[in-house]
Amino acid sequence: MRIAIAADHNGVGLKRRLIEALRAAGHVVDDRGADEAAGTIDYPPLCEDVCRRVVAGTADRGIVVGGSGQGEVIACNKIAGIRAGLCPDVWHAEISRGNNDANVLVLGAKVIDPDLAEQVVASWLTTPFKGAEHARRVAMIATLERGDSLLG
Ligand SMILES: O=C(CO)[C@H](O)[C@H](O)COP(=O)(O)O
Repeated sequence: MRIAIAADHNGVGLKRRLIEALRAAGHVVDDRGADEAAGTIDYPPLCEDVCRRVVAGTADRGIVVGGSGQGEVIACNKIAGIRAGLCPDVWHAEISRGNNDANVLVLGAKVIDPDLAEQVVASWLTTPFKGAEHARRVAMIATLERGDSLLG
């Protein structure tokens, strides 16, 4: 897969490790920053950068690494067409993909062990969307994204 990845100052170390693992697994990785030497950096533009690539189709999936990841998942989900999931463990990764058809994975470097983070990424990249009733719900979320109501 073509994967766009970014991290703020809290996530640069984990991002470096994930890039190595992703490339070793055969993925094409587009590192969108930040650089380790960049110092403290605001995460919303990094989120936008990754998400725009996913929406444009120049990346198949996106990964964003923050400290907790909470702000990152909020920022990513402001971009139309993005379904971002904050996944602290493999179970959340399976739900994020299987139920939500997520196209961006968010990780919190302060709250996840790096070995587990690699497992989460591997699971998230390989778990298929289950469709069926979940496709109906994802379509409902898209309705909300367009500003339309589900309430009749
Ligand atoms: O995870 C994050 C947002 O969800 C950021 O990494 C975090 O908020 C940055 O904060 P600070 O500048 O205090 O390190």
